[in-house]
Amino acid sequence: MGDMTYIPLSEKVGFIGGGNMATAICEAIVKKGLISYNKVYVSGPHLHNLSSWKAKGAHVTIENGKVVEESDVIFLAVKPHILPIAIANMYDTLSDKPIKSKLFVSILAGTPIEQLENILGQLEGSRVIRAMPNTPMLVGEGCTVFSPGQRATDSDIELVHRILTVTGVCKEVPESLINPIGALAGSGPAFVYLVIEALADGGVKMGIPRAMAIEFAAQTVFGSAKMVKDTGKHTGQLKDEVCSPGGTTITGVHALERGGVRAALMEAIECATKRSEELGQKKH
Ligand SMILES: NC(=O)C1=CN([C@@H]2O[C@H](COP(=O)(O)OP(=O)(O)OC[C@H]3O[C@@H](n4cnc5c(N)ncnc54)[C@H](OP(=O)(O)O)[C@@H]3O)[C@@H](O)[C@H]2O)C=CC1
Ligand SMILES: O=C(O)[C@@H]1CCC=N1
Repeated sequence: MGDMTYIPLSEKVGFIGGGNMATAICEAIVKKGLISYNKVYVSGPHLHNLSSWKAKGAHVTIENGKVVEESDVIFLAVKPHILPIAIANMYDTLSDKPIKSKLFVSILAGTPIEQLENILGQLEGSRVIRAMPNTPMLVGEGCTVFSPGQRATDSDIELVHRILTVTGVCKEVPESLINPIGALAGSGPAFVYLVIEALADGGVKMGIPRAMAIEFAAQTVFGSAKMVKDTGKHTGQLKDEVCSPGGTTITGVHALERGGVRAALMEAIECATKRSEELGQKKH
């Protein structure tokens, strides 16, 4: 992807909720030249929390309906338990004038397409696509999946793919995979930051200065990920290539196995997936 820029969208893009993930999506697509902030509409309950959007030139409002009226594609980017409140505000603040049909892209963890289609059904012609992004898109290395709802058209799918593909890897998947991939890739960055931090802590314990330990832990994770992606070799083979017989690495690997690191990471994905399912069933 590099520094490539893309043909700008003719569509205006809205965000209901202007928090961490909405900011990451918007920054990512602005950086790639897909849109400029003056074609972005964003809403939230506290205008002062939208000041960074305003400073960049986006249109900000406390009325979710206004974002819907002004935008062609609207990202739903509130926390899952806030959705009913946000949608009630949307219906309350829509003006009486007829609006053309809209495409909604939900990034909410857990919330199924069927629930989204029901809740948005009062808005005639509304179409839904459910997506699961992750924050590394801020640096052009995102990982997003999406599933179209029943009423989404081919051109909706094309548009969402066009938007999300500039932010990193983007694939269409069956909805049944969204929760597991949300756990692996959506939550995954937090798991990896924790691993990087722990590696650095180990380095600091052994006398490496903190800044250097963080830099080297991050670069080691980055380089190892690139080896997996670029060589196509099995991860077990790559591991074996680092482990000299009777050497340092296998001694460290033994310590990790003793600590149950594989089981812990597998369990993290299982638990996060189950939590998504709970969020979808409104067990907040
Ligand atoms: N963060 C991540 O890495 C990822 C998050 N997601 C999903 O993205 C969604 C947002 O998460 P995230 O950005 O982290 O959360 P944030 O808390 O950072 O953002 C949520 C935003 O919603 C706003 N908000 C609250 N109430 C309303 C309302 N009634 N109407 C409109 N906006 C409202 C909040 O405004 P205020 O602060 O002023 O109350 C806040 O800016 C979640 O559903 C999450 O599951 C998906 C993938 C990854
Ligand atoms: O923690 C969460 O619920 C959200 C979804 C994926 C990443 N953050």
